[in-house]
Amino acid sequence: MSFSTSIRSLLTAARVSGVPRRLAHRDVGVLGVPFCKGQPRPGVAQAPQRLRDYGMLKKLETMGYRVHDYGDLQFQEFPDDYPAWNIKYPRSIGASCKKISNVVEEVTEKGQVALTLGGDHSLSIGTVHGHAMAEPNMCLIWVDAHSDINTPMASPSGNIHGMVLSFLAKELQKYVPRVPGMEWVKPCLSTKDIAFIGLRDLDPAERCIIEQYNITCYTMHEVDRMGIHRVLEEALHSVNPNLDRPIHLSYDIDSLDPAVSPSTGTPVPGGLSIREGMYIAEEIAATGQLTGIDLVEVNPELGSKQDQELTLFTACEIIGACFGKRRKGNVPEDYVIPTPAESMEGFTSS
Ligand SMILES: NC(=[NH2+])NCCC[C@H](N)C(=O)O
Ligand SMILES: [Mn+2]
Ligand SMILES: [Mn+2]
Repeated sequence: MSFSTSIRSLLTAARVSGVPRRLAHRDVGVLGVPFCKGQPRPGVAQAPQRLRDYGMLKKLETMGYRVHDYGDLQFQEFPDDYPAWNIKYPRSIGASCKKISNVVEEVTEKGQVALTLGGDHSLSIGTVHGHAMAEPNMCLIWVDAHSDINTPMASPSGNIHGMVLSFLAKELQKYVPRVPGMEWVKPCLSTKDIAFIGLRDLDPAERCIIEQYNITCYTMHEVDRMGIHRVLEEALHSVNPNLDRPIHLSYDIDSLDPAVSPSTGTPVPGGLSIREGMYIAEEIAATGQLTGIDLVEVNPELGSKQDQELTLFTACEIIGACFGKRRKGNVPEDYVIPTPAESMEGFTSS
């Protein structure tokens, strides 16, 4: 049996057994992170509230989840947060991510699926860390136009949202200096636990790290060559061959093509279609192992009103799919096809 057949039958088994194991709890813990210091463009901090106003959490409730909204994270101010090497705002981001890590760890331990709404991608230092503290066997699927694995010394921008994985990956610590604010971070992942999907804008150090450490990576080139179906099968097989590991899905909205998610700080042409983006979410949801989700880099202040609406719409569709909404339709557990007799009850015919 080829691995592709075996993954297929595992996925089918997960589906047939009905509600995914974790999602069976039907409890979602939501954390808003109105955070923008990991990159230069203001506006991304408005996303958590805008996503709520757009109805994202209502949508999950309608789908049958109990949504526990922990509100927006409050940050400590660091007035003298000058750069360390070229790293911008290390103390602010470090302290915030420490808080985020603690919240996500707690939420995960309660058996809730942790849904973190960013904010820029630097917050994933906290979410992935917290998730790994609660679930040490976790693996990570990073859907993004960027690999966000620059080391502080190699980063061309100094923006922490492009360095997230260098702080978390054990094998990369020899390239990472002591950064003020980040002392608490325990590198909690192996490069073997990471799978990238959707990449198309990599800096030299990032490409070099991916090759040297043989990180599972499906760029848009592979999506074009293999199709999204095989990309998902292989990506899941490489980090989670028996589908028995908890999955953290870090979803950067800029993975999608700017045609469907224009309002984001670092858009890159040639991205995932909304269909590919939904397919990724549907397949990962179907494993029943999705226990932590980040939705990051929505910037509802960029572009026209129409661009902003479209980006919020796309984000809500992706999150719906992450929580089991399927394009082929869903049937509630106790659903019965209504018969005329029952539907007419209470009505009198004229
Ligand atoms: N999460 C993101 N949108 N990251 C963009 C990173 C861009 C670039 N690679 C950098 O290091 O600055
Ligand atoms: Mn990113
Ligand atoms: Mn990105």
